[in-house]
Amino acid sequence: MHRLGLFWFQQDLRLSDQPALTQACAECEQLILLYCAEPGWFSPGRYTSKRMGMQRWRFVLDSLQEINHQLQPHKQQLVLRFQSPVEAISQLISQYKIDAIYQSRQPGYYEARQWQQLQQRFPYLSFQNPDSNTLFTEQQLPFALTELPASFSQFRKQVEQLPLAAAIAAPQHIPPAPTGVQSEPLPGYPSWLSSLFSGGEYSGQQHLKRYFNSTLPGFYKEVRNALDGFDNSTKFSPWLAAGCVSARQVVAALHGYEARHGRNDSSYWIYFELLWREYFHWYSHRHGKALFLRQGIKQSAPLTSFYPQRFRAWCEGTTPYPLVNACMRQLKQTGYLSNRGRQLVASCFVHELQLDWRYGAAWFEQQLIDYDVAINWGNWQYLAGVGADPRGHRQFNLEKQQQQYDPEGSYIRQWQGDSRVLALDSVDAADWPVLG
Ligand SMILES: Cc1cc2nc3c(=O)[nH]c(=O)nc-3n(C[C@H](O)[C@H](O)[C@H](O)COP(=O)(O)OP(=O)(O)OC[C@H]3O[C@@H](n4cnc5c(N)ncnc54)[C@H](O)[C@@H]3O)c2cc1C
Repeated sequence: MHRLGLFWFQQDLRLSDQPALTQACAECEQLILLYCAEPGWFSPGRYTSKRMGMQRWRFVLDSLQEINHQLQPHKQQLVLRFQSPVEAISQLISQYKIDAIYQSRQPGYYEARQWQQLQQRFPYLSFQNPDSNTLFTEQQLPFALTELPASFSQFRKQVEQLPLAAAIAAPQHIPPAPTGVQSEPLPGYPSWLSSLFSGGEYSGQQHLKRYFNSTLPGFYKEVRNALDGFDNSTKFSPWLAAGCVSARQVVAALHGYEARHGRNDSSYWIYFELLWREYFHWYSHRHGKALFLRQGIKQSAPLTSFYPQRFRAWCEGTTPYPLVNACMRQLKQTGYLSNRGRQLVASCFVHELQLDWRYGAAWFEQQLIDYDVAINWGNWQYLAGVGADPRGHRQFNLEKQQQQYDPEGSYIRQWQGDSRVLALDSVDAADWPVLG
C-alpha cells in the first residue's frame, strides 16, 4: 500500500474502464488527480499551427468539468495546472512526498518521453502505466512490437479474432487528496464557440447508447464515405480521442447491438475501422519519433517545397478546388471533417499543392476536435506515401470525387467552397507568416 499516489489524466478523460486509476485507488491511501495543460499548446509551434485549437480545448474543458462532477460524491477534485507535466509532477513529488505515479499509457512519442523523464528523475518511485487506450494490451498482441506488421491488412488478420478483455467499471472508492493541494480554476470558454459535440464521459456514453439503439449500425458501411451528414458515420471520434469513452466500451456496445439485431457487413465494418485506430496506436508506439519525420518510416523524403501562399489558401479554403475549399471551411468552422473529406484535402495538399505533409498534419492537429496523435500523423504519412501504405503514393482525382460524392454541388454550396477560388501562387512571400 502506498501512502500517497498521483494519477495523471491525459487523453483518457473518464473514470470507467481506467485500469490505471482503479489500480491507484486500490493501492493508495491518498491520491492526487492531476491534469496539466501545457502553455506551449496555445502558441504557434514548429509548423506555424498550435498544438491545441479552440474547438478541442472546449471539448477538453467540458470533459474536465464532468470529471469534477463525478468526483464530488468522493469528496475529491481534479488538480489543474497550466504547466509542463514534468515540472508540475516534480514539484508535487517534492512537496507532498508522493510514492507512486499512475497513467494510462499514451500513444504519443512526446508524452512517452515525459513519462521516461519522470522515471529517470525519480527512480525510487513506483510507476504504473497499463494499456487502456487500445483494444488490446501489448502482451496480448501475437507479435513483439518490433515485429508490428508493415501493413494494416496483415495486422488486422492477426488480431481481429483475439478475445477482448471486458471493460471495467469506475472505481467505487476514490481515496481522498492530501490537504492543501492547490488547483487553478477551470477556465470558461466564449459562448459563441458552439459545437455539435459536448465533451465528457456522460455525453460520450449517451451518444454511444443513442447510436447503438438506432438502426444506423445496420447500414454504416453503405453511407460511411459520404462527405457530410451527422448520421453517416458513428461520430465516436471526439470522445475516443479525448478518452471519454474507451475503444473496448465501443466494441462492447457494438457486440450488444449485434446480439440484439444480428451481425452484418456494416456492423462488422465499425469494428474494422476501430482496428485501423488500433493499428495506428501500435504504429506510433513502434515508430516513436519517426511519426513526425518528413521521410516517415521510409528511407527517403518526398520531394516537396514550401509555398506559404498555397498553404494559406489550403487552410482558409481559397484554393482552385471548390471541393477542397468546402472541406477546409467545414473543418475550420466545426472542428470536424468526414474521413472522405480528410483524405481529399490531404491528397490535394501533397499532390496538387506539393507541400510538406507535416504542415498539413499540424494544421489538422490545431483544428480537429478529435485530434489523436497516432491516427492523425499515421494517416498523413500514409497519404504522403511515407507510411504504412504498401501501394505508396495515393492521389485522389478531385474532379471524379466531386462527381461521385457531391454531384449536385450541394456540399460545396453549403460550405461556400466556390466563394473565393484563387489561382495557385497568385500572391507571394509577403503572406508569410501564416497564423491560425
Ligand atoms: C489525414 C487524416 C487525418 C485523420 N486524423 C484523425 C484524428 O486526428 N483523429 C481521429 O480520430 N481520426 C482521424 N482520422 C480518421 C477518420 O477520418 C476519423 O476517425 C473519422 O472521420 C471520425 O469520424 P467517425 O467517428 O464518425 O468515424 P467512423 O467512420 O464512424 O469510424 C469509427 C471509429 O473508427 C476509427 N477510425 C475511422 N477511420 C479511421 C482511420 N482512417 N484511421 C484510424 N482510425 C479510424 C475512429 O476511432 C472512429 O471514431 C484521420 C483521417 C485522415 C485521412
